[in-house]
Amino acid sequence: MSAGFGERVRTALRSSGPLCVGIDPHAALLDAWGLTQDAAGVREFGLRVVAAAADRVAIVKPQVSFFERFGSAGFGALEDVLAEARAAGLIVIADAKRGDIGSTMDAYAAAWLTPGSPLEADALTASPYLGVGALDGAFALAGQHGKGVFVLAATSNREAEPLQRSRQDDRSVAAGVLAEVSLRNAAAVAPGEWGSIGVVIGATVDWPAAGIETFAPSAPILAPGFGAQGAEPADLGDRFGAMAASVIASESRSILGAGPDGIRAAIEARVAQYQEAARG
Ligand SMILES: O=c1ccn([C@@H]2O[C@H](COP(=O)(O)O)[C@@H](O)[C@H]2O)c(=O)[nH]1
Repeated sequence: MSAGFGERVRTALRSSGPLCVGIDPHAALLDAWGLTQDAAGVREFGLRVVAAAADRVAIVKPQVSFFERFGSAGFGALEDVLAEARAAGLIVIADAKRGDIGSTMDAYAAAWLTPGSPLEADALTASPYLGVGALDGAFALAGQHGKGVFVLAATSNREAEPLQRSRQDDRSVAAGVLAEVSLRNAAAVAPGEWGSIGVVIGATVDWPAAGIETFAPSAPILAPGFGAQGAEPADLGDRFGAMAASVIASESRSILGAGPDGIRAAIEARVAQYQEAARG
């Protein structure tokens, strides 16, 4: 039987390091890259980022919203980018932040996590605001197909703090999400293996303030917040401590801002900085 998503990510992090290149075709970046503000523009942008990322990193994270703004043509462009990235051997995390009641969530999961689906990715980001249990169908589908789900727990944006740090049953909401995810992973994999339900913890997050200082997952942590939002490769050890080896360090604007001619060098430089940081 092939390895589950969690174990695939673990292998990828060991061999290629933590950097995940975000594919975020912001309007300003399309202009800077000399591309058009339409579906053809985001398609070309995405394909160029995939070409630059392939063989330099193991994981990419397309931000769905920037494709969605061009409607069905934008989704068509995203389909091409997802297919190209997966064909290049990259692990593709679709950052769509889906979340709904169980049956509706199942349909979102089917769209992103079913082999052969037009929008097939390797993993999907999901919001637990309707309850972690509402995501159970998505977890089950992901497990069935060797895919993953990343559940938002402590996100990188400041606006999330009042909600995610609020307390119930003597723990923060973020800690509750992490605990529910950990229970499900522990039930799904053998001891020592990484589960396929990852979590999102921003690299900007103060763990004690978020009430998550005792969290020790056996699953990948998707960590946006490196680069443009302020965290640096050298901060990885301090911010994630014993969990540093579980971190997928996501960066978008800090790399994409190098432009089409500079992106390869920017990725290589950043990969080297993460290697340097890991050596201490
Ligand atoms: O907590 C979160 C969850 C997701 N994101 C997304 O990651 C990228 C960050 O882009 P940068 O340019 O590297 O800041 C973007 O797609 C966000 O929607 C996040 O920032 N924080």
